[in-house]
Amino acid sequence: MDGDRIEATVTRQKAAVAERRLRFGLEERKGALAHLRQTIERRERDIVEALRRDFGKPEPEVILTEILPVLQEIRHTMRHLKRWMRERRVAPTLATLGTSARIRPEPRGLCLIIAPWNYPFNLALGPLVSALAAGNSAVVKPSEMTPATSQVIADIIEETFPPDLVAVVQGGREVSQQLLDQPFDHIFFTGSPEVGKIVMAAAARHLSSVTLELGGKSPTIVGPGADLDKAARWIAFGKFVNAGQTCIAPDHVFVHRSIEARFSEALRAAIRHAYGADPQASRDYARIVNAHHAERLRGLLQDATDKGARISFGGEAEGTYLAPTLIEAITPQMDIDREEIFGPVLPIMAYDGLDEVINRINARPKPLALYIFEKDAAFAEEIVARTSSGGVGVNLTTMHYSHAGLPFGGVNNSGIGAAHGYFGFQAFSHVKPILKERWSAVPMLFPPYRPRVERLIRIAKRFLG
Ligand SMILES: NC(=O)c1ccc[n+]([C@@H]2O[C@H](COP(=O)([O-])OP(=O)(O)OC[C@H]3O[C@@H](n4cnc5c(N)ncnc54)[C@H](O)[C@@H]3O)[C@@H](O)[C@H]2O)c1
Repeated sequence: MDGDRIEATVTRQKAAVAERRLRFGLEERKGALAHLRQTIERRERDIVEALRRDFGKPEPEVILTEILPVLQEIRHTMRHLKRWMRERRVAPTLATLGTSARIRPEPRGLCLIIAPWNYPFNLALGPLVSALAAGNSAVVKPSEMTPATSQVIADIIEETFPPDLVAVVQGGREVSQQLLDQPFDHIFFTGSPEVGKIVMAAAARHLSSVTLELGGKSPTIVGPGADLDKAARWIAFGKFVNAGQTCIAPDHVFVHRSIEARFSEALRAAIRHAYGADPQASRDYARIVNAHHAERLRGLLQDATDKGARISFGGEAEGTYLAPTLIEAITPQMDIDREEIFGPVLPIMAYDGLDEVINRINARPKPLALYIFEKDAAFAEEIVARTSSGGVGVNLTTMHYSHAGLPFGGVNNSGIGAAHGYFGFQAFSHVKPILKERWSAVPMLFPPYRPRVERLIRIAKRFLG
C-alpha cells in the first residue's frame, strides 16, 4: 500500500472517531465482537490452511494457540464489557466536599495494531478485540512474514467491518514506518524489543500512547524438589510448541545439579513422547517460519558448538526443519547466551545455589516470563520476590497467557503495558475523571487574599495538609 492510501485510510477513520463516540455504545461494541466471532468461525478452515502454508503449523496447534485465544478473548469481553464500561463513582475527599466525582473510561480514538509473525492470527486479532471493546477504531498491520495468514486476516476484517472502523494494511517495515508517521492516538505493538524502541520513538513524535508487547530470554528454574516428569512435560510443551517460536517459551533452563541427569532424561522422554523418535515425520511439529530464521538458528548452534557447547539431543536440520534440540556447556561468550533464541533449541545449565541463578537473571534485561518448577512453595516465593519479570509460571509454562483475568505483558525490555481481558480494555481506554461542583466551599479561598481568606487558607492547610 502506498503512502497516499495509508493517509486516506487513517483520515477516513479519524473523521469517524468523533461521531462514533456517541453511537458506539455497549450494544454496538458487543455486536461488532459477535460479528467478528461469526466470521472467524465461518473462516476456520481458511485460517488453518493459511497457517499450514505459512509455517506448517499443525491444525490442533492452530486451534489451540491461534483461534481459541481470540474466541476466548471475545467471549470473556462480551461477558464483562458492561461492567468494564460502567462509570465509577468516587466519594469526595475532605478537600472536595460538596462535589461529585466519577471516572469514565473513554475510547482513546484511532489505534494502530502492529503484529508479529509467530502467532500471526492471535496477536493481530486479540488486541483488536480489546480495541473494539473500548470503542476505538483500528488499523491492523499484520506481519509480512506470514502472507497467507495476513491475507485471511484482511479478508475477515473486510467482510466484518466498515473500513472507517477497522482496516487492514499489509506490508513490511516501510509500510509499518509510513503508518507510524500518522498521528495515532494509541499504538499497540507486539514484536521484538529492537523494533519496540523504533515504535516508541515514532510514537513520541505525536505523543501517541503505547502498549509494547515485546520478547526476551525467559529463564526457567528447576529446583531440587521439582516433580521432574511434570516439569519435563511442561517445559517440552512450552519450548517446542510452534517449534520454539513463542515469546513466552522457556528460553533456557537452570537445573539444580543434584537432579541434572534425571531431569535431562525426563526431558528427552517428554520430547519423544510428544513428537516420536523422528520429529521431522511428526504432524504435530511445526517448522521455522522461513529460511532466514532457520539459518539464524543454525548459526546460533554453530557458534555455540564452535565455542565448546555440546548438543546432547536433536540438532538435526533440513530446510526449515530443526529438531527439538538440547544443548549443554553454554558460556557467556556464546551468542545463544545473549540473543533471544526463538526456536526449538534449549540450553540446559546446572546450578548449585539459588543466589547464582538469581544474580544471573537480575544482571540481564527483565524477561517476559519466568518459570519455576519446585514442590517447596518457599523456593518459588523467594525467586518471585527477588526477581522482576513480565509474568511468572509456577510448575507450568505458557499457561498464564490463557488466564483471561490476568494482565499479560512485559516489564521494561520485555514490554510496557498489558493486554488481555480488562487489562486490554484499559490499554485502549483513557480513564477520564469528571468532577462536578454542588456546594463546594472552595470559592471562599479565592483571591483577593484578604486577612480572613488567608486565615482560612492556613486553617485548610492545618486540617487538610
Ligand atoms: N510479548 C508478546 O506478546 C509477544 C508475542 C509474540 C512475539 N513477541 C516477540 O516478537 C518477536 C518476534 O516477532 P517478529 O520477528 O515479527 O518481530 P519484529 O519486531 O521483527 O516485527 C514485528 C512487526 O513490526 C514490523 N516491523 C519490523 N521492523 C520494523 C521497523 N524497523 N519499523 C517499524 N515496524 C517494523 C513488522 O513488519 C511486524 O509487523 C520476538 O522478540 C518475540 O519475543 C512478543
